[in-house]
Amino acid sequence: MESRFAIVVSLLIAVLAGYVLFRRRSGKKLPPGPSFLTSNFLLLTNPLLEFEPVLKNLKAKYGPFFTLSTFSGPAIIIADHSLAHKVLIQQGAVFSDRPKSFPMRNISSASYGPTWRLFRRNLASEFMHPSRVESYSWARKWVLHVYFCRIQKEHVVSGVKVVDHFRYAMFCLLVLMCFGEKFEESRINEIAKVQRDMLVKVSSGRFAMLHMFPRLGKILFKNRSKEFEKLCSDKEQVLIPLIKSRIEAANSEPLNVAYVDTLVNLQLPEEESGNGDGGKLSHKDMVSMCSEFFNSGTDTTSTALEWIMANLVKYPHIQRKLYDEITRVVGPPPRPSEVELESVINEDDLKKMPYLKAVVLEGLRRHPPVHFVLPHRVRVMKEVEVEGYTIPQGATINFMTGEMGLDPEVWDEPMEFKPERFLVNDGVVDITGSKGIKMMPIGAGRRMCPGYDLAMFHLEYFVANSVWYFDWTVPDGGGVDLSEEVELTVVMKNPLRTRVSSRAEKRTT
Ligand code: HEM
Repeated sequence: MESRFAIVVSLLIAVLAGYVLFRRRSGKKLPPGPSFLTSNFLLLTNPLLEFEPVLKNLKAKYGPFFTLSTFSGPAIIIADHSLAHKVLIQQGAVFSDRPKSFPMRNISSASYGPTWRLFRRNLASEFMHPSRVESYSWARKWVLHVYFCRIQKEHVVSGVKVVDHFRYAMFCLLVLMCFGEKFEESRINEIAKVQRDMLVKVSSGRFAMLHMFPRLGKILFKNRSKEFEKLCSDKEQVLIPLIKSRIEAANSEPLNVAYVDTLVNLQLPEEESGNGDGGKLSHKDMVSMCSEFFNSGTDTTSTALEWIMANLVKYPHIQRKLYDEITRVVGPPPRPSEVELESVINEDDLKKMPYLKAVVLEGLRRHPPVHFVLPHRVRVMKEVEVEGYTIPQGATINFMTGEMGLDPEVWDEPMEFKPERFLVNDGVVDITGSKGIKMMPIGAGRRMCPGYDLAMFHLEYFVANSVWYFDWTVPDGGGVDLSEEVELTVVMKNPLRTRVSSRAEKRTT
């Protein structure tokens, strides 16, 4: 009932807003696209998570630069890499704002300005400084040990379904970096559950109306509004006690610097500091920041890891080449039980493995965990001209990043998994887009993913150690199916099932 009501109200608003926009926009040349009614019809009849095929059809019809005229304003879509470079790098300051969303404080939803800069600098330069990341090497080793135990315990003829273990490992690691201490499994699962419950509902678009029209939405969609509040409160009930206890512990003893510690010291810019806490973040703000830290860094990284390992299972010659590179640098593999000792491939070893880096980059190109960036918004108070078209003030912009990495104009045999394409002469490949965009799995420009270095490092660390310790093979009667499905990220439709056998034990038998 509520959803039918939502559709009727949305249609009415669409028609009304369409009329207003039409009047306002007359004489302006937007990039081409479907009519106002068609755009809104497409939006209302296709679930948000299944919208990519619709956009692919529109791209085929209108080209790689088109407009959807939605009731909340024009949404511009760009699927061309050189245009993405013009917009995100050459005119970065103009296109780096975000549309208004739920009233919460974090990096990804902050408007382009001093607060965003403060939060982002804190994460990227302060918390993720290489020396800080290095100080967590004990944590990575512990998580690797937990992950090895889990995959070895799950001895199934049809193979281990590894993605659950990847997800758990990444979650453990980020929870540890966030709060600075190890938690038991039940606590980690509890945090994962409140995070996931919220994320699943938000990304399905269930609360979209609430954040587009906060006041009206609260009245018209009472049940959804209550549901949203309940999810927020569940999350706060789990995270606030952990934040408080971390703050107390950090006051009394010197520990590893955790993400929460860096948040405590932040001083909000003057225009934002009127929250009664003297410009400090409240506990609720910290929940939002920690939540973002988990949401951005766990599913993305574990999904990428699954795709990379799937290709290594599917193409044993690539796995073999990688294994050879690894043993050239660190010698023959130890037994999995030795992971608790010193026997892990560490940060310095990883730097000597160019083929490993190429495998990870090829994984991100061929199977980017997300096929769009977060919506951007034109920041300036007036419209902008791009390629002879007008992009009006306040328009949202997104990029078909999944398409860009597979463009046959840019990539030779784009559907093939060929890590060698990333082995360039000086061994350095820039995927940040500053010199030119060929793919953008992590975005590009000012809003580019600030966790990129950490994500790359975690991917290299887990891929290298997994392949060093274990031989990854297709179970009897099994196979590797690379079909995709959209969940929170773009995952394997048929999750990877693989046999993992200790290489050291194989050598001695
Ligand atoms: C393979 C792993 C990852 C992928 C593929 C990925 C991808 C992305 C993408 C596509 C964006 C949107 C960029 C834009 O809007 O233009 C983004 C933003 C962001 N990512 Fe990541 N990410 C990954 C890992 C991480 C990690 C490990 C963290 C932190 C722990 C993180 C934190 C963030 C944050 C805070 C933003 C918002 C940036 C802003 O608005 O300024 N990400 N990421």
